[in-house]
Amino acid sequence: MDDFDVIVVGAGPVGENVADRARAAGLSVALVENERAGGECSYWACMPSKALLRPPAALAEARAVAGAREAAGGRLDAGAVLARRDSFVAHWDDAGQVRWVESTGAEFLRGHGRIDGPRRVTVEDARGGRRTLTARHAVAVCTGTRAKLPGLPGLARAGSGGESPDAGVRPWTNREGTSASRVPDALAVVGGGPVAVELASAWQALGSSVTLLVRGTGVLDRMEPFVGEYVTEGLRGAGVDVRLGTEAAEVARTAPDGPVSVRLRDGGELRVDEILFATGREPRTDDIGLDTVGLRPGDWLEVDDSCRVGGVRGGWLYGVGDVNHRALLTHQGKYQARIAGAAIAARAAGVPLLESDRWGAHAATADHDAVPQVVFCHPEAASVGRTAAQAEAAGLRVRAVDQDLGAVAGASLFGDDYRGRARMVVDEDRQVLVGVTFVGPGVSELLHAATVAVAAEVPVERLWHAVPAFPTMSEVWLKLLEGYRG
Ligand SMILES: Cc1cc2nc3c(=O)[nH]c(=O)nc-3n(C[C@H](O)[C@H](O)[C@H](O)COP(=O)(O)OP(=O)(O)OC[C@H]3O[C@@H](n4cnc5c(N)ncnc54)[C@H](O)[C@@H]3O)c2cc1C
Ligand SMILES: NC(=O)c1ccc[n+]([C@@H]2O[C@H](COP(=O)([O-])OP(=O)(O)OC[C@H]3O[C@@H](n4cnc5c(N)ncnc54)[C@H](O)[C@@H]3O)[C@@H](O)[C@H]2O)c1
Repeated sequence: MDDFDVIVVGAGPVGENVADRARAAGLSVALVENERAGGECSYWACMPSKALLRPPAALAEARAVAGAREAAGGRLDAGAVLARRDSFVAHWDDAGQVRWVESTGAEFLRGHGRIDGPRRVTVEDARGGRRTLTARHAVAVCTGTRAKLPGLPGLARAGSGGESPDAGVRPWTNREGTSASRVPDALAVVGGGPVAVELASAWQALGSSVTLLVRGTGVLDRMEPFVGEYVTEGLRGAGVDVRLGTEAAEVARTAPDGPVSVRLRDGGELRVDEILFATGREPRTDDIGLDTVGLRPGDWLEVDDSCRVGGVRGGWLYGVGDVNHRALLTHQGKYQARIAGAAIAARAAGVPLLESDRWGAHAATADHDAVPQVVFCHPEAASVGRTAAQAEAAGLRVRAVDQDLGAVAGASLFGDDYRGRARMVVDEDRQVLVGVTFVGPGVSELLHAATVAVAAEVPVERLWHAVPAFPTMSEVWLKLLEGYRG
């Protein structure tokens, strides 16, 4: 059968969830994947990076507690960490995920999906076999992103990259940075975003001497400014050579097994075994047939709040997850998948969409107002919603309240000499929180309470009645609220 209600191209976490939601609504679904079901997230991004980062965090947490510290003096066992990582990526075998997809009743097709005019998708398998599918209701593009390499002299595929890096320098991207099985003695990491910070932390902990080249004035600059300061201090404390305001100007590897030399813009030079570029992402839309429906190949897909792509006659095309550039995070893409799946099902059934309801089933409103993110370095950085500066730039009248996390009993029990900070940003006109940020060891699990407060627009007066348990780190909420009330 080559006619389906819905065709999903790309079986990363987002495509899998669009397929699942459409199946749950009783629609027939084809899910097309040209590499591995589970996508970048499962094999070369979230899961392997977190598997690499958890052992050093556990060790650092133990070493921060007198009594435990004495028992935790040894070195990280890199081989065991890499082996544990391998088990978290199922040894790069997607059989389990394919079984899960099939258990939903969706048909899983292995091959490269390309749109071929309205509501039609061709699937080309590795042997060149071709199948043409038609969609009665919707095609959802969930093809994600690949690493974007800068246009530097020495990098052959300047301006793009990802799966097949340059033959000479053989730059690492997130793929090698999460899947390598050998620890390089010296590693340069270029970038100051979450990928750079997480992978610099991980490889330093595994035994590399890491140099982090950040062209801006700080790392993680989309979060509150104090986050970058704490994280830089943590990276330096772990031994990473963090160089701010520094850019690579040229890279070269003269002998196949020799080192990479990196010429810096300020005239300096580095010699490393490998260089990892964590310089952002580009959408995988260059070869998916966008031109056959009047869109430009290589562009991010512009979508409305139901994730429907604009400018396509008949409104049958959706762009969900990283590919729409709304929030490049797995959990947010899966949220969009739940929204898009519900919208596709409603439109297929001729049920009016709850478009006027910002917080209804068919609008991914949280993408604008309440995106949570945790960067799993040491200390951890966690935020939801807007920073104070972003809120002000959006025209809100806000007040930011800060709290030293080390002054909270739960934090001082968590680790001796605990260092961390929290900020909540209150919209003074509506008396609700529009942003919350934490930085410090172990703060990741504090974040969801903040996400509930921001997404649910809980009034500050009512938060006063949400009493945190003593002596947990969550008592930071009480301190923040006391700070706000004065
Ligand atoms: C190192 C790293 C760490 C990260 N850590 C986190 C984290 O801790 N938490 C978090 O929330 N986010 C994290 N992210 C971001 C997260 O990986 C992405 O947001 C997420 O993978 C997006 O999911 P997706 O399904 O949209 O795309 P992807 O995961 O990229 O999946 C897209 C799928 O589509 C397939 N595909 C592409 N083109 C075609 C085609 N033409 N035909 C068929 N199939 C195709 C691909 O093979 C792939 O399987 C991290 C990213 C990186 C790089
Ligand atoms: N834990 C997490 O939630 C997590 C972890 C990793 C990635 N992600 C997501 O994946 C996405 C990609 O992350 P990323 O860190 O690759 O991208 P990013 O866009 O967040 O950061 C890119 C960094 O590279 C720098 N850069 C860009 N071009 C450069 C150049 N030519 N030379 C030097 N520096 C350059 C930028 O200034 C920036 O610091 C992000 O949206 C991120 O949120 C999330």
